[in-house]
Amino acid sequence: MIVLSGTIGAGKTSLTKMLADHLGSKAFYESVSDNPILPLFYENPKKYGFLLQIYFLNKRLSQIKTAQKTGKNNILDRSIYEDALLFQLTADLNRATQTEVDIYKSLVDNMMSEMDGVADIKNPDLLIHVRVSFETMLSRIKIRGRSFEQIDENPELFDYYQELNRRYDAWFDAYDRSPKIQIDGDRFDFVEDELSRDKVLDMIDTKLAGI
Ligand SMILES: Nc1ncnc2c1ncn2[C@@H]1O[C@H](COP(=O)(O)OP(=O)(O)OP(=O)(O)O)[C@@H](O)[C@H]1O
Repeated sequence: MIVLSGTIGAGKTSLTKMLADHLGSKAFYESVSDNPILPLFYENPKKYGFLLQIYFLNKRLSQIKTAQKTGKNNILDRSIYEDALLFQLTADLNRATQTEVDIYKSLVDNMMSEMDGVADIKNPDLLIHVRVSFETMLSRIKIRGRSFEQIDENPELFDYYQELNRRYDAWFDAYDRSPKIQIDGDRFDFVEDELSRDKVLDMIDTKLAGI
């Protein structure tokens, strides 16, 4: 199993599709349009932050199980381990309590840990992190136009987005659950530019061959 990581609008969903086509494996997407909690969370993070994390945790765990059961190189468009980064930031901005975050983190650890003697099946074989600058992040969010993500409609989001993007570097450096690779999403525009796409797929192929 391969999982993508990266900030909002980094291009995880697009790369997931490209890679699944390239490897002939199945793609598993985070549902955004049919997520009933996400718009509520953006409107009132204090009230819906914890519920949103439980919603994602449940969805992602189901996807991990199906992905692992149905093929080798199946791909998830977001790693389960990033959710704690987003939730911690929500708490640091006083939109959730540290107690909620601590309980959530201990629940994830408990759910993801395997029992003694059982092979480690929930962790990916490879994590691919798409790193983009804050400017790229903002322009992608704007172009994509999901109303609840727009800064014009909710100016508080500027600080949330800026800090989220900043924290990703340390998150990626500390990530140690599997082999990992970082793609420079500013340099390689794999959605618009075919050469960049081939280069990125090549980098991933090489990394996979070495695992
Ligand atoms: N754990 C979380 N806590 C809060 N919001 C989250 C969490 N996970 C995802 N989201 C929100 O869900 C939406 C979709 O997230 P995600 O970044 O995975 O996809 P995306 O924005 O389509 O990115 P990409 O362009 O890289 O595919 C975003 O609004 C994001 O903020």
